Amino acid sequence: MQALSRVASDLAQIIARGPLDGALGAEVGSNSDGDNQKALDVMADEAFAAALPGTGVRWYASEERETVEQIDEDGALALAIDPLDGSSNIDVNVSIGTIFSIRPARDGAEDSFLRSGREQIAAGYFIYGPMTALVVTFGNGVLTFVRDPQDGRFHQAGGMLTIPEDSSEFAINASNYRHWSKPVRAYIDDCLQGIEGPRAKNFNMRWVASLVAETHRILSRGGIFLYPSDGRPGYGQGRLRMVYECAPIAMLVEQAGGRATTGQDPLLDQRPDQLHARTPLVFGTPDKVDRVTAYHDLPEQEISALFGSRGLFRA
Ligand SMILES: O=P(O)(O)OC[C@H]1O[C@](O)(COP(=O)(O)O)[C@@H](O)[C@@H]1O
Ligand SMILES: [Mg+2]
Ligand SMILES: [Mg+2]
Repeated sequence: MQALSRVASDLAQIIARGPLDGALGAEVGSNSDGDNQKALDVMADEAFAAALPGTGVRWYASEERETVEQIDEDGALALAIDPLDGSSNIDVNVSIGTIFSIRPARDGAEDSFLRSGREQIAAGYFIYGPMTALVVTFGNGVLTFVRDPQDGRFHQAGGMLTIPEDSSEFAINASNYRHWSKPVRAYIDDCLQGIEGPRAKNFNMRWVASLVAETHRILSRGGIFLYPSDGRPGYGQGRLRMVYECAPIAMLVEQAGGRATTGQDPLLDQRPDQLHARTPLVFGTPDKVDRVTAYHDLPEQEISALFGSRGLFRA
C-alpha cells in the first residue's frame, strides 16, 4: 500500500501539471483489448510496476499488459491494476483514477487472478480530482485517505464509509439506449418517467465516464451505476473488465453496505475465464440494485406489460 500510495502521489503531481510537461492524453498505441493507450496510461503502468520489487507482490496484472508479469519470485501477493481509469477524461480535466485489487498469489500467474472476487484481500482506488484521495478496504469496512498537497502523503479523513440510502441519481451511458436489453430499458424508462411513472419520484442522471469518479460519488451520496451488456459488437459482456475494474469496485461497494451485480448475479461470485474478461456491472444502494435484478428475473415478454403502464413496482 505504501508503494502504491507513493506512485499515486507522484501521479497526482504529474496530473496537476496538465500539459505543462507534455501531452498526457496523447495516443501512444493500443493495449491487448484494442483500446487506445494514452501517454498517461503507459506512464502510470510503468510507474506502478517499477515500484513493486521488494514489496511482496509476486504477480502483476495490468490493463495495459497482455500477460501477467512476475515481480518478487517468493512474494505472497497478486496485484491487479487499472493504472489509469477514465483515460478519455485526461485532456478535459475531469477526475480520473487508479483501481487496484490484491489477492493471495498462487503458483500459476493467471491462475492467481482467474478466481472469484471473494478471494480479494484488499481493493481500492486512488481518485485524482479536485482532491486526490485513496479509498480502500481490507475486508473490514472502507476508509478514505486524502493526499495533502503540502507533504504529498495520504491522511485518513473521516471514519468508515457507508453508502447513503437516500438518492435519486442513476448513472448510465444513455447514448447506448437502443442497444440495451429489455430489462435495462424498462428500468431506465421507469426512472425517466419520474413522478408520473411507476416509481412516483423524479430522478437525476450523471455520467462522468470515469468509473472511479462514479464510484466516489455513489459511495459519498448514494445512487446506482449501470454498465450493462448491450447489442453493439464486442459489448456482449459490457465494457468493464472483471479482474482490475469490477471486482475491486464490487468489494468496496459491498464493504460500504451496497450491492454489486452483473445485473442478475452477485459480481463477486463470478469467475473470469480470461485475464482481460469483461462483465456487465450494476452497483449502488442495495434496493436499487435489487430492483434491476427483479426486472431481469421476469420473462422478456412480461417486462413491458408489468413495468411502465401497469407498474408492478409502483411506489
Ligand atoms: O465511454 P463509455 O462507453 O461511456 O465508457 C466509460 C467507461 O470506460 C472507462 O473509462 C474504462 O476505463 P479505462 O479508461 O481504464 O479504459 C470507465 O472508467 C468508464 O466507466
Ligand atoms: Mg478503467
Ligand atoms: Mg485504464
